Amino acid sequence: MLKVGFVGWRGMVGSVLMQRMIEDGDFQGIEPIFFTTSQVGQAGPDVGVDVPPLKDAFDQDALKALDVVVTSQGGEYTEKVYADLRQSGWKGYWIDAASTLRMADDSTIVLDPVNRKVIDAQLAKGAKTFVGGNCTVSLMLMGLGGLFEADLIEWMTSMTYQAASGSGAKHMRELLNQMGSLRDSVADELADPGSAILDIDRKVTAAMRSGEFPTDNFGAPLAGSLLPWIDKAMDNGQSKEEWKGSVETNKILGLQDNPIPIDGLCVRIGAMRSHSQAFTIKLKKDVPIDEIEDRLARHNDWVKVIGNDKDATIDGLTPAAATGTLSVPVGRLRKLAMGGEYLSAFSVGDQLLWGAAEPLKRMLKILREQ
Ligand SMILES: NC(=O)C1=CN([C@@H]2O[C@H](COP(=O)(O)OP(=O)(O)OC[C@H]3O[C@@H](n4cnc5c(N)ncnc54)[C@H](OP(=O)(O)O)[C@@H]3O)[C@@H](O)[C@H]2O)C=CC1
Ligand SMILES: N[C@@H](CC(=O)OP(=O)(O)O)C(=O)O
Repeated sequence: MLKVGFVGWRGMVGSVLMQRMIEDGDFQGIEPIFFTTSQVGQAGPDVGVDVPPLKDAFDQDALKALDVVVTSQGGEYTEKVYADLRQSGWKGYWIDAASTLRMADDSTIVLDPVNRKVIDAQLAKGAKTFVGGNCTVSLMLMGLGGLFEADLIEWMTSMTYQAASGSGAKHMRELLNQMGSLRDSVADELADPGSAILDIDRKVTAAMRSGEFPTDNFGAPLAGSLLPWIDKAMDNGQSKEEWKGSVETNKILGLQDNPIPIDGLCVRIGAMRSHSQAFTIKLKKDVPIDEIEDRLARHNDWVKVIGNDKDATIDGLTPAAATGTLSVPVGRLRKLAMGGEYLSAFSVGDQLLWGAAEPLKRMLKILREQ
């Protein structure tokens, strides 16, 4: 039986991973061992099988006894533990949600509905380190996989609308507090149907700009506003989130030697946990829309093509519709005014499911099936 250590299981990504593994009976047939950086010796979670008390996530000997480590503890943890563990001669599998190891030569970015062949080839070569992709990248590939698979994309842009959860649990709470503050600042006016909307707007804007507005985590108002920068700056003017769009996509697809140009702007908006993206795609040839829809729909079991009409779009192509589901709706499919080779598309997806936990869960399953 595979001995599988879980680190980061009680965090936001880890909790979603636990929930999905319990739902699918994934704890049966493995020996799960739970680790912590702060609660050593306490009882482990109830996952339907007996588990020992929590072990110290920094205990190299305990880690060395494992066949597989699954971590969603974050990049800082990976940096502290991974290199020493490998240097000690440990040959187990490391499955990680953090970005730290993604671009390392000996690691594989996992998104098996899109790159199962790459994963299998890496396993056959003896690869031991498997990392989940950036959430916007994974969701983009789940949505547009049919076009990549048919090698139809010459270049593309992705303009993102990313949810608060991508920054972590505290940010989700802060977004809600910001929303509450805005509403509270005009409670009396809202109760009076005769009050002037421009007065309401003035008061809301003043509340948003006041020193009391809760911005400790985002550093600026998000509710009622947006933030067109995510993550650190790169030297070329891109944000790191924008940089990942190209390098990770091409690595996932195994196209590092002949990469598809992908670029865009990444923007944080006031959604809770589903990321959206608007794409402009330059196709290699003028492919009819019905063929495009067919290729997209057939690529994997989770993509859902939404007809390009208003009712279907506002019903099915929103964070409110996608959150908490594994569906990746893709819609607004139409040729742009620039010509038949220019396609627009819009996708939405839960960034904690396909964007974080699901690829790790499935990678563990692939290892078990070997
Ligand atoms: N958020 C996201 O969208 C994505 C995150 N990731 C990666 O996953 C990593 C973890 O992210 P995320 O899950 O958001 O991080 P969290 O902050 O939710 O959890 C990380 C760790 O914090 C500790 N912790 C301390 N207090 C609490 C508490 N009250 N409740 C739960 N955990 C607590 C836990 O470790 P302990 O038990 O040891 O104390 C937990 O494992 C990120 O750093 C990133 O590398 C990857 C893709 C997307
Ligand atoms: N950066 C993403 C979330 C995330 O954790 O990404 P990564 O796994 O690439 O660090 C966001 O803010 O929405």
